[in-house]
Amino acid sequence: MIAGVTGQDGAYLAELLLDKEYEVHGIKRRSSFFNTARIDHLFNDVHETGKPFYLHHGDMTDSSSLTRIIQKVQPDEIYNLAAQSHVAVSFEEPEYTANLGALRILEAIRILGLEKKTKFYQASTSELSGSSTGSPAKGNHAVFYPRSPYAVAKLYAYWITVNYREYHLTKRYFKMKELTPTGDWSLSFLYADCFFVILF
Ligand SMILES: Nc1nc2c(ncn2[C@@H]2O[C@H](COP(=O)(O)OP(=O)(O)O[C@H]3O[C@H](CO)[C@@H](O)[C@H](O)[C@@H]3O)[C@@H](O)[C@H]2O)c(=O)[nH]1
Repeated sequence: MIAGVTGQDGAYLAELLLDKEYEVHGIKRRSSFFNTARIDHLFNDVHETGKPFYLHHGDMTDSSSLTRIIQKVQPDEIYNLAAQSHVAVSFEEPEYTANLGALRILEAIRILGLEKKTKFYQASTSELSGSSTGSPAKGNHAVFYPRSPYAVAKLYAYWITVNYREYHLTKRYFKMKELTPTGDWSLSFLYADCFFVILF
């Protein structure tokens, strides 16, 4: 299952997982205009090749919709890439950007008793470092210094995932690692491979 499947990295990930013969379920927000340009070709594939790609209407601000979809799909893996990911916009819409989507998914997994079945991947960002000179990729939490509402939101998602892993769920079944991109977006199609490898 992919939250944020209509975004850049979510679409790449859907493609990768379908190539690996996964059944892929994406969560997308209801919109009165078309917002599936990045994944339309996957739907075409479904009709041509029968690849199992399904979309569900759900919003990261709506716990009940997330819980309902997760209960129905019973996913083996959930990748949370949903975010208001634009740093400048996050200063204009800080509350919307703060979205507690990661927490809502983690709560759904816990409430539905899926801790031992469902692996969870939380997409992170190099923005966690902010004005720090260090890098969280080296495993040093002390270098986190978010400098935008977007980075603060992602830092909350990071820590709530760490906390759920350590206090609610068993380490054996619940994995979390952060992927810190280099900032070279031309390589973004490779990120999906990293997400996949991280869960295994
Ligand atoms: N269903 C749902 N989707 C949402 C919501 N809020 C945002 N989204 C979706 O989340 C997706 C985010 O996609 P992008 O803005 O294109 O981000 P990205 O480039 O794919 O980056 C994502 O992954 C990076 C790591 O690889 C992250 O660094 C980045 O923050 C983001 O999570 C968009 O399709 C957006 O519509 C919500 O409440 N509900």
